[in-house]
Parts: sequence; structure tokens; C-alpha cells
Amino acid sequence: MMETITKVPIRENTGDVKYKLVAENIVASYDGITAVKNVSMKFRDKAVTALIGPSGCGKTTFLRCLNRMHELTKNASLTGKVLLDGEDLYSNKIDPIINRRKIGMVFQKPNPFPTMSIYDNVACGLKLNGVKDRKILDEVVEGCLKMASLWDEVKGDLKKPGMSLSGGQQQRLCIARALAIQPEVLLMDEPASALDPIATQKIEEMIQELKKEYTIIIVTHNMQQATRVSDYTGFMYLGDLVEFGETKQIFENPRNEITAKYVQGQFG
Ligand SMILES: Nc1ncnc2c1ncn2[C@@H]1O[C@H](COP(=O)(O)OP(=O)(O)OP(=O)(O)O)[C@@H](O)[C@H]1O
Repeated sequence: MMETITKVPIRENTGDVKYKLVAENIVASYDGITAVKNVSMKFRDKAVTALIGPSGCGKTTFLRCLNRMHELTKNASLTGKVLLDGEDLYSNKIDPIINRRKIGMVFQKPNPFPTMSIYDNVACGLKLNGVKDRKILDEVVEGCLKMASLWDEVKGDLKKPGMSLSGGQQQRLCIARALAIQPEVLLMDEPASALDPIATQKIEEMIQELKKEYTIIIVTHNMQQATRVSDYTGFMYLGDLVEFGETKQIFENPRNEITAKYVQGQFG
């Protein structure tokens, strides 16, 4: 039998708060089965928001609704709005490809383009957009590899295949690739779950740097990671957003019983 969930009213931030991305009443389904039930969330500009919750609660599905990737899945459907700087990404007037460019995504498993060098993995998005000037490409590749904290490790080996790097380096390469097309928002779906603790620490340190420039939304199963990297946390359960608040409050003083049980590790 389905459990009844008491949702905690979402507290609005007051004052001079800028939301980069706002999701309103997102309902997402696969083959008519609802995976995300009427979820609304606001994401602050230049802050990190973590999405946590047990396996299958809809975190990845919700994340993929934020850059119109959900609709690429066969038999997937969606209702609701996602506003980027106030503009609805799902409006007919907006080109989904342009939006996916503004909202970059990093996946659980590092996925560098297998036939490309380190350099081309980062430069390919710009090249596809017609940028040919070598100086510009060099600058972007260096800048993005620096932002992804990978430059010092690869600067002498840019022609080597991306796949020759370690898992953690490959993930930072994918982050550099995502940054090269100048996104405004970065979605990260468990970006460190396939990595060892040292590689994970590098990714977490990099997220702290990146949030100075980007709005970051990260799905994570790792509760310590959520407390270390995020400013805000949303706890999802059975397709619902049960509680949303400052990360410290969610972990130290949850207002909902199910949130408390989850963050204390009583289920997962
Ligand atoms: N492509 C798909 N086709 C059909 N059902 C799917 C598909 N992807 C996800 N689902 C279902 O949607 C629900 C939510 O899945 P989702 O992957 O969004 O959860 P999650 O919280 O990210 O889980 P996890 O933490 O295990 O990655 C689950 O019941 C899952 O089985």
C-alpha cells in the first residue's frame, strides 16, 4: 500500500533573492506511470542545490525535466513549467537545443567522446558551432580545463585520447566539455558516484569554485556529499518533493519525519 506523505510547506526565501531556474508543477511519467508528481522547486542563482532521496524516488527524472532531456525518452510525458530567467523552456517559441546548451549536464558515468583527444573533447561543442579560430579554441580549452581543475594534470598531453585519463580525470574532462559551451546552469547526476574518495574530493572542491559562476543542481546518494557541497537540499520520496530548505536545516533539523529518517540513514 502507498504510504501517505506529509509534505512540508515549502518556505519561500524572502528579500533580494534571485532564482535562476524555477520548476512549477512538474508531473513526469513513463508509459503513463507517474515518476514525478507535481513537484515545484526554485533554484537560487550561483548556489548549489542537492536533490536527495531513496532510489527510484524520481531525482534523475526531475533533473532531466530541467533541460528537456526527459522528453527524449520513448513514451515519456511531462506537464508543468520550467522557467529559466523567467522564460518557460517548454514554450513552443523556445528551441530545446538552445536550452540544452544553456543548461549543461554531467552524468553519473564519465562519458568522454571515445575517439577524441582531450583537447577536442573540450573544443568540439565550439567547433560544431562554427568556431574555427585556433586562438579562441585554445583559450576556451585552457580556461575550461582550469575551471574543471584538470589543466595542470593534462596541459602537456592535450593530444592524448580523452579515454586515456583516469575515471576521475575523465569526469573532470566531461565537466570542462560542459563548461565550454558556456552554460548558465549545470545539472550533475551523481557526478562522483563512480569515483574513488580522492577523485570525489576534487570534484567537490571544483563544485565550490564553479558555484561562483554557475547555478548548480546535483543529485547525490551521498549524504555527506550533500552537506559538504550544497547550500540547499530537496528531499524527494515516491515522486514527491517532501521537504526543501537550507542544507543545514534539512540535515540538522528536518521538519518532516520521513526526511529525518532518511538523513539519519534509517532507510535508503
Ligand atoms: N526510461 C524509463 N522507463 C520507464 N521507467 C523509468 C525510466 N527511467 C526511470 N523510470 C522509473 O521512474 C521512477 C523514477 O526513477 P528515477 O531514475 O528518476 O529515480 P532516482 O531517484 O533518480 O533513482 P536512483 O537514485 O536509483 O537513480 C522509477 O520507478 C523508475 O523505475
